[in-house]
Amino acid sequence: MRPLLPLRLRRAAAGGLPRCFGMARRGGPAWRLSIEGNIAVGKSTFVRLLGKTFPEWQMATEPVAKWQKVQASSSREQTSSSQNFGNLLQMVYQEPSRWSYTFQTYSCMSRLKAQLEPLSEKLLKTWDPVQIFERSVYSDRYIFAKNLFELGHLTEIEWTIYQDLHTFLLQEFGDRIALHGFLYLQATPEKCLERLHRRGRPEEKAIQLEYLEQLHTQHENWLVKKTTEVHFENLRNAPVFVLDVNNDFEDDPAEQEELMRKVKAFIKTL
Ligand SMILES: Nc1ncnc2c1ncn2[C@@H]1O[C@H](COP(=O)(O)OP(=O)(O)OP(=O)(O)O)[C@@H](O)[C@H]1O
Ligand SMILES: Nc1nc(=O)c2ncn([C@H]3C[C@H](O)[C@@H](CO)O3)c2[nH]1
Repeated sequence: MRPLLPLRLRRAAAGGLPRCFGMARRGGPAWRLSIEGNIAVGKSTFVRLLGKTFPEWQMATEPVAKWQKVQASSSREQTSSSQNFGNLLQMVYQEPSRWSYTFQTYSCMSRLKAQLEPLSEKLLKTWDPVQIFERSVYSDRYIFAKNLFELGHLTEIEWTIYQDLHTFLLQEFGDRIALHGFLYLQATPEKCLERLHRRGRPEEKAIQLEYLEQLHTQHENWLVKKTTEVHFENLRNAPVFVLDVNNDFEDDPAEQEELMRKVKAFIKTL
């Protein structure tokens, strides 16, 4: 693991003034935050709310549609009708032991690409730019892949190769994919199951409460209790802000305002 400068100094070295100097600035390195949380806890809904409240921020949503319709990369020569290789999300839920390694490799790659996206023109003109990611290369490993290994859906050799690849890629990309903090949307597994049923995504029909309980425990161990062994120094020190989203905020402007106020206050502490 390469030694990393503390985040504030890295931002300063990259050309932006760290917040501790108390000055807002245009362009420069953005604050980069990931929204984490259980399946159907409300991350996409929350990201939409952030987008409405802070239209100048840049949002990277989880590329679920890409997982539902895997296609060859567009950088290769394209025919007019891109070939669809199948619904990997459905495949991993139907046959987890067969498809977990494939899924985690693909999801990790898509998250890596998202975290490498350059700042948009709009963000470059913004004072104190903020980039929001829906999940991250870290939840890929420390929530999903870890859980699938513990369930026996990833074999020892698959888990070893996945971790080796993950560590290698993250070290190679270094600061380009670094995050400054995490917003953990927390709700009970029962609440998530209720929302999952209400949303009715066909691939998720067979998900049981037990799976959401396992993922809840993985989130708590990584982000709250900090008992999950992580392999990146900057991740160990990254601030985590926990937001209780058990309440229905979708139709409650006062609750929405309070949540947005808390996010802003958290960013001020970074
Ligand atoms: N605070 C909330 N109160 C009530 N319903 C909510 C709340 N947040 C989200 N929902 C509803 O719950 C369902 C799941 O929300 P959403 O799709 O945002 O979850 P998600 O965390 O992004 O899911 P995934 O983990 O699959 O990406 C949606 O039907 C949404 O309308
Ligand atoms: N196996 C597995 N690994 C992941 O890294 C991962 N990330 C998300 N998901 C599932 C949860 C929702 O059903 C759906 C949308 O979040 O995709 C994952 N499944």
